[in-house]
Amino acid sequence: MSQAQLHTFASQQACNQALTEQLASCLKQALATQQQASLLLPGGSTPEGLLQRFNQQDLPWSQLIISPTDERWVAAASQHSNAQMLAAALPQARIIDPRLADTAEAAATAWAASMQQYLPLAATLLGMGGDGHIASLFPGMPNLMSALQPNAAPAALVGLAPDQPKVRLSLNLPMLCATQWLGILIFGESKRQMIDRVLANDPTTQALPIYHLLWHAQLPVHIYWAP
Ligand SMILES: O=C1O[C@H](COP(=O)(O)O)[C@@H](O)[C@H](O)[C@H]1O
Repeated sequence: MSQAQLHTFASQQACNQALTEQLASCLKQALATQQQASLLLPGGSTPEGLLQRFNQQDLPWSQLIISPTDERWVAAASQHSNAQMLAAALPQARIIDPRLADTAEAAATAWAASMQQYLPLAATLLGMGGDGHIASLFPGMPNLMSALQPNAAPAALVGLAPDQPKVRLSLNLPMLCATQWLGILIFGESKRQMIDRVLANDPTTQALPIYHLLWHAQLPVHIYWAP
């Protein structure tokens, strides 16, 4: 049985506002008992409005550690970098850049080691591509099944996207799920249709990374959706 919970909104603005409040609440709750709180945020275009609102929150920014869920293997200042995008949108926050080494493999290892100190995360927010990928876990990529094993150790890996930039870094499903709150932000009708098919256990969706997230995560996935 999927534990996913669908939260639907009439507008992207209303969705972003509710999600901003939810993320801020998770962080404040974590900081009630610890010095630092950690958060994973998605890259891509969907979170743009959310990040603008989130940046306006009255939060103890110096105590927050924010990492992207995944990164593109591109030059440090590239406009395609998720870490760069988060750093530009959230200038008060400490953003982890996953590109911590000279090769993608070494960077994945170093990123995973760095993330271990922040577990459990206060919150994980994912995005989803139109092909059903989450983070940089793409349908059909060679190491996908090991990255989706729910009982594996939390880790990071080198992913392979169908489009440029092809080489990616991604956290695996157990690392994404090593969190006290798990959500995904999705806009638009075609992505909603895919979510509905996944939740209906449509056999044609069972190889998709989003299927594994919604059916195999060991905590509820909060789906925030607006047209
Ligand atoms: O490549 C990526 O795509 C997904 C979805 O992006 P969007 O532009 O459709 O919102 C994103 O969640 C992921 O972090 C990113 O690297």
